[in-house]
Amino acid sequence: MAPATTSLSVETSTDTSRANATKRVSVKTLVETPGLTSIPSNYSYSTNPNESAGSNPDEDTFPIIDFSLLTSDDPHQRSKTIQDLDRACRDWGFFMLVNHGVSERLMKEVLEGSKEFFNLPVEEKMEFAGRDIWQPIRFGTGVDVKFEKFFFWRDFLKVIVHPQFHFPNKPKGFSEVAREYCKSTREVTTELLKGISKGLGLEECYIEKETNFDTGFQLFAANLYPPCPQPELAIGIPAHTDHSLLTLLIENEIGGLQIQHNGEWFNVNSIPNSFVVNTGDHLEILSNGRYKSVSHRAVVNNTATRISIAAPHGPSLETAVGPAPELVDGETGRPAVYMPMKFKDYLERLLEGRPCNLDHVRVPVAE
Ligand SMILES: O=C(O)CCC(=O)C(=O)O
Ligand SMILES: [Fe+2]
Repeated sequence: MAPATTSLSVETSTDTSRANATKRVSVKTLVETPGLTSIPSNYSYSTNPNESAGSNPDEDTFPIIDFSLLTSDDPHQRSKTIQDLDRACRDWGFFMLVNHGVSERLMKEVLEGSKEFFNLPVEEKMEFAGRDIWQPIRFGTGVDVKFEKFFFWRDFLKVIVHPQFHFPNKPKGFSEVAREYCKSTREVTTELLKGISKGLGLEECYIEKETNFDTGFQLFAANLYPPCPQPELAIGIPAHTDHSLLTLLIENEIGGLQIQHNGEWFNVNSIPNSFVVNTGDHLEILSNGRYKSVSHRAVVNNTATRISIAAPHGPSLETAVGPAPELVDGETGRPAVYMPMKFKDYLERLLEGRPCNLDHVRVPVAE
């Protein structure tokens, strides 16, 4: 088993790890060290080289949703796609989205812009360094140094892009591309949420209304995974679930995402120009556990730099989302599995030094 992430902070670690932590600016800087053939011990996430292995699924195993059919004028096509969407969220918590209408050019430009951002001189990126999750623009490495025991093989840029759009003003032109991209993923997500509402037997705008999605919290999270000399021992991002409703992910076709399904890890090889979509904690809450927030992780390789961009779309920060009453039946069926909690408070638990997950809102089951 990989060591669990604990709340041991870097500040309270040993002198050696403190020294390493202060030296640690980014994984990119580390891999630029001449002659690096092994990873520093605090990046060694696993002692078991098979830990990050995943199965390669059969070609037709993963659910594929054709967005153009979801928005089709043909009611038959639309209702069939809504059923497929419901099944994908229920069985996998994950699907590939094709024919979504976001241009290939825009997807390429936003990946290119992210690459150029990570290629900026380290002093320029450090201008955005910070640990506060509410900092609108944040560059960093690992997951969050405050709570990590082991360092993760990734650098990140996390930006709050909705309800207010923030963005770094460099590299030139990146902000404009990102603005267009974030608007597009929001439009696609809005349509998906309509389809998901219908699939759950709710009125089409139920999720949008209940989550106050028009003022929803949206992030632009770019991840950089440089080549790693010992990829089987390190991890890009360990197993986690996303907090939001839906996350739309793109990558530069290198591969590294794994998702958990029936207790097994599967490698996800995304279809070019598609979105990889996964359900987050707040869809699990809203659907009263009918959909599961799927556990996933990012593994690394020793040959190519991988870049992924995750776009998590969440409820409004001031909104407490609970299970839809239509999906709760206390007497004969499924009682409420989760209690409502304001999305802001849910995320704030990260700041308190505790990993934030569904356990905080689970209704205790009487013995
Ligand atoms: O890079 C990936 O494939 C996964 C990224 C991810 O899970 C995240 O940013 O939450
Ligand atoms: Fe994630």
